[in-house]
Amino acid sequence: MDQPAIRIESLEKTYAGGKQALRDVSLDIPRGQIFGLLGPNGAGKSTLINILAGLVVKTSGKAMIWGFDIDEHPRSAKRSIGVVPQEIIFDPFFTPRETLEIQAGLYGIARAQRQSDALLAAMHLTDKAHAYARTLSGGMKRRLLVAKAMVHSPPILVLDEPTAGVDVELRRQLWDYVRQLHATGVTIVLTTHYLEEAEELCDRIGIINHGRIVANEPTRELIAKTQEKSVVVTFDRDIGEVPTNACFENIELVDERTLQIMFRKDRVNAGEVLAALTAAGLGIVDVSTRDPDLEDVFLSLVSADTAT
Ligand SMILES: Nc1ncnc2c1ncn2[C@@H]1O[C@H](COP(=O)(O)OP(=O)(O)OP(=O)(O)O)[C@@H](O)[C@H]1O
Repeated sequence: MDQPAIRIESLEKTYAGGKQALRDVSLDIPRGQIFGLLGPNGAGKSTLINILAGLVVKTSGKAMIWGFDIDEHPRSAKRSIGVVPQEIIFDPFFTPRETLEIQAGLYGIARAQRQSDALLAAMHLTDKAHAYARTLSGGMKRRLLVAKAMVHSPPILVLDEPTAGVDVELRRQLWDYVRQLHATGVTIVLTTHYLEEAEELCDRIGIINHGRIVANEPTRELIAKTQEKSVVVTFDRDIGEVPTNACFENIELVDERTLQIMFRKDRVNAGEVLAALTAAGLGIVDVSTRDPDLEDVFLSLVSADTAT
């Protein structure tokens, strides 16, 4: 079987001040996927990514990038990954084209093989090719960072919170580009706070909390794991007393004629919930159900982990 794009084994990181940012993290990211790494603020996402990028030194454990151990083959590991950092950093006195040429030079890419113009075009920056980087808008700077991460055509592109604070239009453009890259076979790893984005974009999701991996599964399976489902029911008359039943996990009045009932789909089905309402003497006129989404899964995993 193919090696995973990234393999992490028992990775630990304790910062100089004593903060333990990663605890026994083991994780495989399969090739050819869009993998989302989610977690609350301070969970350890950037630490993990910065170790892979060679920017933070791990305390112990192993990491392999495209089959190359970051300790034994650091250069090959580094060549296999492009990282778009969270912070926008580059020399404001270079133009976007110069920035890409310099980066390509650092990777020892011969002039004839450089693809600065194609990358600028892909990121819609052609007309800014010769402008000073300091004159670019925030969104353009971010696109330039993506282009910079791709100069050496790595098989893996890692984006750390690329759409934080970015407007909707630019976010859409960035994801279009990420999808295009993915379609050409590039493995994508991204961290995001936007659960909807992860749900829409990622094949697989890892959740990290307090430096520990608490989930790592295909997105659909992860979402299917949440057992709580809700049904909103409208009745033909005002509800006097809110009914009770053992199969309701929770019941709330939405308005005088509408109730929202939470139930566990591993214990009962919506039909049984409705039957319990009818038995309470209420006439049903409308019903809608809502399936759990990633936010529900995320909150339940993170709060369960915090409780232990
Ligand atoms: N250089 C550092 N020195 C000491 N502690 C650090 C350092 N960098 C990060 N930390 C701490 O390590 C923990 C993990 O931080 P990290 O930045 O990896 O989290 P994160 O999940 O990326 O959070 P965010 O989403 O807010 O960026 C935090 O408690 C943070 O304060």
